Amino acid sequence: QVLTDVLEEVRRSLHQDIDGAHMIHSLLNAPWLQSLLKLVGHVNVAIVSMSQAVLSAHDSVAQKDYEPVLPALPEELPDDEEASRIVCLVKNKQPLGATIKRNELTGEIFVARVIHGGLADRSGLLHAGDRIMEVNGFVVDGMEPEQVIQVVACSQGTIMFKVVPITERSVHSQTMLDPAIPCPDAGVSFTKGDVLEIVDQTDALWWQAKRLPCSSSCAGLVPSMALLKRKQREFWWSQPYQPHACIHTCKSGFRRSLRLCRRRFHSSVQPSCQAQCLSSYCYSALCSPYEEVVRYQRNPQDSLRLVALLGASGVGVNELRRRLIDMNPQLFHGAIPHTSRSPRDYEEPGREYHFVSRDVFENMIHSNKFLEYGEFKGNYYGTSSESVTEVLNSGKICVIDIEPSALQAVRTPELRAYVVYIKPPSAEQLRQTRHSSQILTNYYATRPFKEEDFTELEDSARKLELHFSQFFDHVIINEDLQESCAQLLSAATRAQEQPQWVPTCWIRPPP
Ligand SMILES: Nc1ncnc2c1ncn2[C@@H]1O[C@H](COP(=O)(O)OP(=O)(O)OP(=O)(O)O)[C@@H](O)[C@H]1O
Repeated sequence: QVLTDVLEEVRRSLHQDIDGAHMIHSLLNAPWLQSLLKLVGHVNVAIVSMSQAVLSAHDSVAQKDYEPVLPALPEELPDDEEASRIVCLVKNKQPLGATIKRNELTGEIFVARVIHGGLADRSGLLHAGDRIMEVNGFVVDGMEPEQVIQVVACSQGTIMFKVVPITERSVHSQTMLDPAIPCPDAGVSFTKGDVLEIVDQTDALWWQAKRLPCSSSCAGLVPSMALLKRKQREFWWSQPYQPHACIHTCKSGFRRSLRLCRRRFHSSVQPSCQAQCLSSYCYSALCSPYEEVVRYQRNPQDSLRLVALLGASGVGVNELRRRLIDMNPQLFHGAIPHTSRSPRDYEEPGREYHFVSRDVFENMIHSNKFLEYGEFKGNYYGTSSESVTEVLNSGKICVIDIEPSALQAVRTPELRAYVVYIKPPSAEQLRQTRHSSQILTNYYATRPFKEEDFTELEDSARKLELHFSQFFDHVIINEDLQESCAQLLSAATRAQEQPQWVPTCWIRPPP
């Protein structure tokens, strides 16, 4: 009687063109529902679809007085009969939002996980660990999980599951040992530097996450930290042993001005071979495949953030830094480096350099005072973190150029570096814009760019991006100098004024 009345109400909704009425009408007329209602016993029926039609049907029907007429429960239920539940989901063109697996020992098909925000999750009716007995009337016993998925994928409108609900819902119930993605369709594609909102970490190998910014309420699968570390280890061990990997890196290097020790007033120095070794740096960077981040808005009373420029040698890092400081010396300043060499006639201590003895410099090295340091023609040169803080404490934005090896040293709670990557423009634009520019050579002289300079620059830029793009807060394509300078100015000020993603440990130091 209830069904007849509901059907009648929905039929009337059809004429009023109420959204979803057609769907509800066909749903209620479905043969499986008719046969199901005959079976109503120790079975729960859940219909998941909120539409105006069903609501209005509900409202009208609810006003009538019904006595539920349920068939009497059988006198004796067989002992081995497990309490099953019928779950009906209305697909609405969305995927199910759950992955299905087979227990290799028992052969049972079960829900491996429920995707956060997906159809199954929102229904609240399917849970990880629920054993699936039937899908749309097909007994799944003996079927491959792929075949079950096929049945689900092919079903139009409504999917009916007969499940044995999991009794003890443990957080480990979803844990699989198979590192292959359980459902490729549910994977979230992301790349280094993307921000993911992790919404579920119960599975040891596959977390659920949304890539930000995200408009969908539905999460997807991403490899867990443990799985990524495992893959990294496997990759690491699969690489041929390279005892002299750092020699190669030092030769090619990234920045000519660093290889040359320092240039004009502000440049940094050649980092030591050990510090510059890309492979050793990569290893430490790779130790943590994910970095926990928070949105950080600098308080006006907090010190200013360091702006660290990174780019392949010759791309224009020094040029941009110099122009930025020259344009606005009240706001921007470079850090004064230290050196162990004696001052020249025109140099004043603390203006071009902080002049210190070799012993003092070595002491500073051992006390980890330098962001970068190196030796050139028997003299040490280095940029200390203190000289950066000095500028920041004076109320100016400190702008320095760094090698990748200094990334870790500047990404600290004290300096909170905002890393700007200076990227070369397209091959054609690079050659066109630099046709009358001078490059600084390894012999500290300048000459016009040659083709080999361009190819080396492009190669270095590719390597930098490949290994370190996750640390770039902002990227400037240095095509037109003036335009790049304007972009740098706005990025450097934005870093101080607008909220940015920063490592959580900068804000909340680990306990
Ligand atoms: N957008 C540009 N258009 C034309 N010339 C440019 C542009 N950017 C930089 N240059 C010129 O390219 C040359 C190299 O730039 P710069 O010295 O800043 O390189 P760098 O990245 O600091 O590398 P290095 O550390 O090896 O000196 C300079 O002569 C500079 O004026």
